[in-house]
Order: sequence, then structure tokens, then C-alpha cells
Amino acid sequence: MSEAEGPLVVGVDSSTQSTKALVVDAATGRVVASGQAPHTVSSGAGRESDPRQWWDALCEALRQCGEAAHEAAAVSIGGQQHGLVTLDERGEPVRPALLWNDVRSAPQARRLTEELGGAKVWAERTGSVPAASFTVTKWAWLTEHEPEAVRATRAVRLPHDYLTERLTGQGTTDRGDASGTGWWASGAEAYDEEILAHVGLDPALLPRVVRPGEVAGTVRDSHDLPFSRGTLVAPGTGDNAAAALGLGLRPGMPVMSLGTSGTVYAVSRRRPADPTGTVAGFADARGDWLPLACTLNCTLAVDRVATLLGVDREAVEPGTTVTLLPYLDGERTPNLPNASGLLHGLRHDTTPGQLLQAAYDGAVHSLLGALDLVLDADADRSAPLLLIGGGARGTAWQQTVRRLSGRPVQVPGAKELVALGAAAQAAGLLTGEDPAAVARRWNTAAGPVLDAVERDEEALTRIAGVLSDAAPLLDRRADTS
Ligand SMILES: Nc1ncnc2c1ncn2[C@@H]1O[C@H](COP(=O)(O)OP(=O)(O)O)[C@@H](O)[C@H]1O
Ligand SMILES: O=C(CO)[C@@H](O)[C@H](O)COP(=O)(O)O
Repeated sequence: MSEAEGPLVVGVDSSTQSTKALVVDAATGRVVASGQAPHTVSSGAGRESDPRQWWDALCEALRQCGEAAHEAAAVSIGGQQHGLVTLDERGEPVRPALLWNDVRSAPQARRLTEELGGAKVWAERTGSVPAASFTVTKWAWLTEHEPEAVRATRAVRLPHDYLTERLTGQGTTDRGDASGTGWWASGAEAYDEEILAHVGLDPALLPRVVRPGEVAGTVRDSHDLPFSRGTLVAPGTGDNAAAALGLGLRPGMPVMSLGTSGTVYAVSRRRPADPTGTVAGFADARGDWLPLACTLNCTLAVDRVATLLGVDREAVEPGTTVTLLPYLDGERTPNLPNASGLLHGLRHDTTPGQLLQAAYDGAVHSLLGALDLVLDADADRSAPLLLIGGGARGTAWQQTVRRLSGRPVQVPGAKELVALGAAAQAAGLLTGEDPAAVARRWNTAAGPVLDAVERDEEALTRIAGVLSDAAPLLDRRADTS
């Protein structure tokens, strides 16, 4: 029916704003069918989503894929990292999930860092210094603020674990997503029982960590998803690790992802341990590592500024001397969870287009500042920066990254690299191949390379200066000062 050359596989990206599903021909990488359905995220003090909505969105996205999904031989779920999903004895959410961009657990992050030996000890132990995004800080926040929810919890999951478990009936995760919890020891590659004891989390509530290449389970038949019973389910992983698979990354190739979060990362053979906390020392979904820096304010923040100005997101104008630090949700890179947006240098002749350009510049500056720290000694610093995520489709984003990085920028033609990476993992289960090699065979990273232009040092220096001078302001909450 689908005229595919090989077996069909399904790859899913359950990210912050929506779920995307692709049905892919495992032989060629051709996308046979696709679907997408939105999620809602709470506004106000926290950032929460109902996990059941992710499931409904998955069902809807698969429904849009039609008959092709029925033919799939294997499926894999990639999902937003870090979110705390708490389930009761029936497997139902105890409360909405606390998401990666919810900064309410910043005090718990600081406290846990101090209580367990400081930043260097954490970095060596778990690969990362826990920021408010990390699951362990969310569990500590819940323990303090909603002890009744903690008492009702019988299982703790990450977003991709939750969906995988609803498919298979078994609680599983993978090393990539486990490495973003803060309770996974990256040296031992196992849950860290001392950290778990410290935050009062029983290891029995956690999912089994499935090895790369291992089958997580098969689709059970107690729901109306368009899968055949017995369809293989791959381990899945966090969305950034899935995109790394989807691009078929080799060590040292730099990526910048522009979505709800902004991220910069590269695969590394060395286990990262950055005591400054800028670089998170994630594992990848194979057997390597994924040093990564993440911002909380990327496409949504810039789109918000465009909306406030009443202009299209592409309506940027050059010549700005305005600095806009777009930290609308607080920020993680730089580590300023209490910050809000900050504007400096406004003049009578500043245009809306220049203000908008300043928002793009502020968002990209944070990511580029972390890129050098992400790349290890073996990385080729002149290699094109791979630009992915929804924002990579925008000309203003592409040109801003080009101008502020001074590097060539490659924009893969393939749109949904997280879902493609999940599909490559599912295909690897069937063929025994390394999923990154599957993606290279599919040629997913192919796309135009925009030549390097001279780096805009003036803008970078100006933004860094405002950031430094405004440090006390950015450190305090605007609504409580
Ligand atoms: N053509 C485009 N130009 C610029 N930005 C875009 C374009 N299409 C989508 N986006 C941005 O992409 C974002 C969604 O990116 P995506 O990577 O799908 O997010 P996430 O995975 O975090 O849910 C939206 O916030 C939107 O601003
Ligand atoms: O917190 C991180 C990475 O550490 C984020 O990258 C999340 O994984 C959310 O991703 P998107 O929804 O923006 O793709």
C-alpha cells in the first residue's frame, strides 16, 4: 500500500509545544506519512502540562498518518527532557508534569548543589551541575510544596518514558534521558542511590534503563492506537539526543537547535564534567556523550517580542544599537532563573525592526557564548554549524546565527530531526545497525550551506557588556523587588 522499499518505522517527537509523528521507510528514509498535534503549557509562575494530553496528541498525530502507521514494524519516542511525571497506583498522573522550563525549583537546585559537595562534585558524579531544569530539583520542589502528591506517587517517569510505557505496559527509560535527571551517575552509568536517598526518592519508583539497541517492549493491545499488536518499541530518548541520532552526528560536529528551548551540542567520546554548570554532561542514545547547553528563551521569546511590536517575525532591520536580553522565562544559560527581559539603549529613532533584531541577537548570543565550552578539544571549530528546530526555517534566525557566529551554517532539508532520529532508532532495532549510521544512510543532514560572514564583534561585545553591568538586576525577580 505504501510502496515502501523496506519495513516502515514510526518516529515520534513529543516536544514542549506539540507532538510530531513520522512514518518512515527504513530502507530509504523517505517520509511516507506525518502528523502533528499541539500541547498546552501552563503560564504564570510555573510551566506544567498534563501528560495525558501528550498521549492524546500522539494518538491524533498517528491518526493523521493514516494506514501507514498500521504497517509499522517498530516505533520509538523522543521527548522533551527533564520533565517530572508522577504516576499513581493506576498509572494515572498524580498532578500535571513539571516541565524543563519551570524555574520554581531554582532554590532547590542551589540547595542540593551545596548539600552534596558543591558544583565540581556534582559535575564529576552526574556529568552536570543541577539547574532548575533537572528532574531531581523538581522532585525536591514537590517534596517541599506538595508532600501529598509525593505520598501518592507510585512511579516517577520522564515524558518519553511515560509515552513508551503507555505503549508497552513496562516502565523503561534510556541512558540519554536518564542523564538529564540529576539522579543518574554518569561514571557508573546507573542510578545514584545516595542522591536518591538524599531527596527521599525510592529507586523502585524509577524505570529500568534500557541499553542502546535493546528492545524496550512491544505494543500491547489495550488501546486504539493505529499500531499492530506486537510492533517493536525502541528505548526512545530525550529530544536533543534523538536529534543527534537524526543528524547522524559524528563526534565534534556542532549543532544549534532553535525551538522552545535553544540548545547547542555535539557528540563527544569523552564523558563531560563542567563544574561551571554551563554545559550539561548528557549521555547520548548510543554509547557516547552529548555535552549540551540550553537556553529557556528562544523562538517563543522572539515571537513574543514580534507580537508585542505588532510586526512579522521576519521584519528585522539592521543597524541596531539596542540590547535586548530576552529572558522572559528566567534563564538557564546564563544561569539567571530569576531574570526577566531587559532592554537597554532605546532611542527616539529606534525602529520596531531594530528592536526585533535585538531580541534575535540576545537569544543567539547566549547560545554562542556556550558553544566553545560544549566543543571538546577534538572538534573542528571551522565546521559548519548545523541549524535545526522550528526556528531554523526562519531567515532572520539563519542570518542572525551567521552574523554572530562568523561560521558557515548548514540548514538540513529534513524538517523533523527529532522524529527522524527516533525513526532511525526504531529502524536500527530491525536491522541491527547503529541508528546514527541509519540516519547517515538516509542523508538527513543534507542541506544548503550558508557561507561564513565576518563575525559582528561589536554586537557581541555590546551584549556581553550589558549582561555584565546588569547582573544585579538580572539576579532578582522583577515582581518581588
Ligand atoms: N518558518 C519559521 N520561521 C521562524 N520560526 C519558525 C518557523 N516555523 C516555526 N518556527 C518556530 O518554531 C518554533 C517551534 O519549534 P519546534 O522545534 O517545533 O519546537 P519544540 O520542539 O520546542 O516544540 C515555534 O515557536 C516557532 O516560533
Ligand atoms: O531542557 C532541555 C535540554 O536540556 C530542552 O531542550 C528540552 O529537552 C525541551 O526541548 P524542546 O521542546 O525545546 O525541543
